[in-house]
Amino acid sequence: MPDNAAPPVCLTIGTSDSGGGAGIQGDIKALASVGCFTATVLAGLTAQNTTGVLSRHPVPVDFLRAQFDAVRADFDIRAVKVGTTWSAAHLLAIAELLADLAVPVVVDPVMVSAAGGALGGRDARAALIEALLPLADVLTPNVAEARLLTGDETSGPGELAQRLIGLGAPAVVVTSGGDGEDWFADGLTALRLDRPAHRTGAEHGAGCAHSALITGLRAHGLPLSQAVLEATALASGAVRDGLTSIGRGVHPVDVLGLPARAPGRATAV
Ligand SMILES: Nc1ncnc2c1ncn2[C@@H]1O[C@H](COP(=O)(O)OP(=O)(O)OP(=O)(O)O)[C@@H](O)[C@H]1O
Ligand SMILES: Cc1ncc(CO)c(N)n1
Repeated sequence: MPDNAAPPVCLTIGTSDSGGGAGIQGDIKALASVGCFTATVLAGLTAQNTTGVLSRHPVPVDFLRAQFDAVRADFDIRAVKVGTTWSAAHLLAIAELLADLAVPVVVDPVMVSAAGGALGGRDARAALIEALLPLADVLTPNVAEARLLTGDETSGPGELAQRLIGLGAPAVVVTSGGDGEDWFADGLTALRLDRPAHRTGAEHGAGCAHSALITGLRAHGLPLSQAVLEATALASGAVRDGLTSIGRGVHPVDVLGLPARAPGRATAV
């Protein structure tokens, strides 16, 4: 009999942020905040803090495969997030590995300038569009990433979302951070998602949290539109509650309500 209380297992494929706020580390926290257990496949590492990425190191594709095989052999994976993935070779391997895993795949195409991401070169862009998009449940670029993928330098998030549907994504959320204008499109509808724009300076990891939250909510069986609306509200709340005393740059988001968990403040059960 299925154990309905068991947390669903999600897999995140991406890159380590030594600063702990974004990347794989951010994903683990965001997924935990919606009651998911997280397995991880690292495509690379960054030496990073809240002021930026200082150095990067890719994981060999063979070792990415070894991590995936280990996790796949042991867990009942319910949803997958693909984040920062480095190169066309990494992307093609990931697409091959995910091809027969019939679960929602959330693709967050992180830019090279942020962390050594998927969109660095023409080959990587082509691999993402040709190999990974057909497997995706939803694509979650920010405006800059959407512009890079489409080659459209001028359009706003609504039009970019439609263009990405034209490139083969079944559904898209184009986010625009502090501008507060996110757009959802799925080929049938296109709608602007209403959310506040907070000015806390604590946005590090917001995009990673957003796509990980969609992944976690999909693992719980929520329909995509509902998962997107809830993830948008939760990610925005994580910026509002961000940890402004941590780091000297763009402070990290907080999805877990950490201050309330300090000894003496936690509610006993
Ligand atoms: N200033 C903000 N106020 C409220 N919500 C925000 C803000 N910035 C980000 N968010 C939340 O985070 C989500 C992702 O936003 P954003 O466009 O910043 O992602 P991103 O640029 O991909 O982030 P990252 O650089 O961390 O990858 C938004 O949908 C929103 O819910
Ligand atoms: C590893 C990593 N992935 C994604 C982002 C985007 O926030 C980041 N800063 N670092």
